[in-house]
Amino acid sequence: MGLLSSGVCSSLLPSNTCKITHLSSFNHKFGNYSLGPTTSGDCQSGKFEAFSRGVGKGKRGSSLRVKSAVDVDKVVETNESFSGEEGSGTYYDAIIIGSGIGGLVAATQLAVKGAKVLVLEKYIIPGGSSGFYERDGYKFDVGSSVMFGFSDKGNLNLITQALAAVGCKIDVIPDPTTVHFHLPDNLSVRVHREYSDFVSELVGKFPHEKEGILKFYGECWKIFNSLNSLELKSLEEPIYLFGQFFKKPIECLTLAYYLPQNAGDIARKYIKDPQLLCFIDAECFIVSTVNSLQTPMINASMVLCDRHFGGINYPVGGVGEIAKSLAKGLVKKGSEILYKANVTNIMVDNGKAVGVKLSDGRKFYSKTIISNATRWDTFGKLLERKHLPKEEENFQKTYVKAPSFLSIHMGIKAEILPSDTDCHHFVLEDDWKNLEKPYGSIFLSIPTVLDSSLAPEGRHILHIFTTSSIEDWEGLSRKDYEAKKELVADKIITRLEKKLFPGLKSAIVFKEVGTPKTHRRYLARDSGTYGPMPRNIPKGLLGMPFNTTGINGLYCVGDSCFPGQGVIAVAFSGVMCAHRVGADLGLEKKSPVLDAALLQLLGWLRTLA
Ligand SMILES: NC(=O)c1ccc[n+]([C@@H]2O[C@H](COP(=O)([O-])OP(=O)(O)OC[C@H]3O[C@@H](n4cnc5c(N)ncnc54)[C@H](O)[C@@H]3O)[C@@H](O)[C@H]2O)c1
Ligand SMILES: CC(C)=CCC/C(C)=C/C=C/C(C)=C/C=C/C(C)=C/C=C/C=C(C)/C=C/C=C(C)/C=C/C=C(\C)CCC=C(C)C
Repeated sequence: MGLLSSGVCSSLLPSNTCKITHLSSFNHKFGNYSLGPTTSGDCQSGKFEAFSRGVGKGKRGSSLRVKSAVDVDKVVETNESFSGEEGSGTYYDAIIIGSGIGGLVAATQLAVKGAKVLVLEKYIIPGGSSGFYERDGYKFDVGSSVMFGFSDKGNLNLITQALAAVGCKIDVIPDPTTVHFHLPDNLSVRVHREYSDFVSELVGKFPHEKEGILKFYGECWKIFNSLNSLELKSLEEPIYLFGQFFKKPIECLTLAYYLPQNAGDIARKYIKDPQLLCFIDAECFIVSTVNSLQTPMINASMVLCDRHFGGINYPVGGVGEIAKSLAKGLVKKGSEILYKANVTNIMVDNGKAVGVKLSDGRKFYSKTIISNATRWDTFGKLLERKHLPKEEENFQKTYVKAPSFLSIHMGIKAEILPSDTDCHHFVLEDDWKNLEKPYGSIFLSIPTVLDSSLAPEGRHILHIFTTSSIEDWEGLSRKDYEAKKELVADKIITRLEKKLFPGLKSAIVFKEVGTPKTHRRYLARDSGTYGPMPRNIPKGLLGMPFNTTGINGLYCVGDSCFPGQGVIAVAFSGVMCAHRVGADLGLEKKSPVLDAALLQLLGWLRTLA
């Protein structure tokens, strides 16, 4: 049995420092294996927890389980001396509505710059879509378990960097296969961590398209390498932006060239085989919920390459550890986070956002307000209609709410899974036309393949999700709603049983079904939406708004900002937002004249989208 240092800002550990370690020496296939002692021991406690696994055989041997690093109850109590309410005399530099990864990255980055920040979160723990919940000994990720940006190299490992900024590191487990596609006509493709292995597998399926495959993915690499060479900050801050153009002109011009382009058009320049083009659609769909013709080329390049460059790395203890660490790091930097704090109004005075009001009547004031709620929630619910800026009207013309998801969280007997099962699967059985239809394709994550500590011994977690719209679930009586959940979930599980795991139903020991209404309720997202998606064919990323809004002092962060959906994407939006807000607060360099010119130029460019 090997040893792995555990604990994300663990309450078990005496030190306040947290850590990320790459568990490099592991055998990714099933069966028992050992993890060697980790080397990055900067969680200075020196306390280690034993960790080993026997996933395929459902064994854990004599290992101890990696402990959930911080208990939820402790997170709720963030700061004993909290006193930021109206009348307390506390006036913040920034109030952040929501503690999704976008909000937390913005908050921590600002706190590091010296700002006094208050995060207000409606729910009882941080993380939003990247949160977790525990039931019957299982620790479920609320959303996706595919983590980009968690490597130890390059400039795009934004999750690693965000944690490091507040002195945190988390142990991660490299995922050898980003996703295993199970597609019509029995097309099965594994996206291996090694780029050359992935390309060989794809070329093996489409030998006549070898050149097209190399050219398309090669163009993605050109963009990725440009992105990866830049220092990433706010594209709305001219001193930084012009500085980057000066330092890296070719890379910036490359990005400017691809900014208005979509992946599907570029794929079609090189690839003719209709089935391969459908595969590229599926590649894009899993990260953008739309086909390749609607997926911005920069976003596609980011995910299609980072999975090989930095790789997909799963945080030990589950995705929820990221938000918990960021929240702890924030408090360590002297800022505050308050849970069960439901913001109902953004207060605007003389055209400037000045504070927020909670559902229990409390009021908080601040120099700037940053909303991590979606733009539909921010401008549709938190502000009076009269405050809807023209820019937001335009945004709502260009983008619509993507559907939500039906999610099934299950605990199953481990022996039902073949020993070489991958962690992530995407299933579309018969007809490519169903790719984007509700319930058409199925996403499946089995995070216990990587971290067996998330489930009781001898069990696996299956997180199954498929697109579904809120309209499908409204107007039902409680009884009909429950019955429909069972029926729809049963159909999805039957499909997986047929396609992937015979006998699956008989192996289920725990099952909980969430609908778009669940997402709306717990994530406070209008219609439970997954994020914005283009109404028509977009001009790449050109129409996506950044962080400033038409209301002075109000900023947005998260997936309804550039560059869109995705944990790493919202982390970038958090970095950009903190930089822009930092400049406006006088914590970063700023040029008011250049600001006005750039913001006007960017606003005009968006009207072309
Ligand atoms: N929807 C999913 O199933 C899912 C799953 C995994 C990852 N993701 C990714 O996460 C991204 C979203 O991240 P994000 O940072 O933009 O946002 P988020 O939706 O994850 O977090 C927003 C947070 O704000 C809080 N909030 C909203 N309104 C509030 C209010 N009025 N008062 C107080 N708190 C409020 C919510 O409770 C939530 O914690 C998505 O784009 C997606 O790619 C989504
Ligand atoms: C301004 C102007 C005009 C110009 C300028 C030019 C320049 C310089 C530019 C620049 C740019 C930049 C920097 C950009 C950046 C970008 C980025 C970073 C991006 C990113 C992106 C990302 C993304 C999109 C991601 C996503 C992801 C996702 C969504 C994921 C998901 C997942 C899932 C769902 C899972 C699946 C599962 C299974 C299969 C199971």
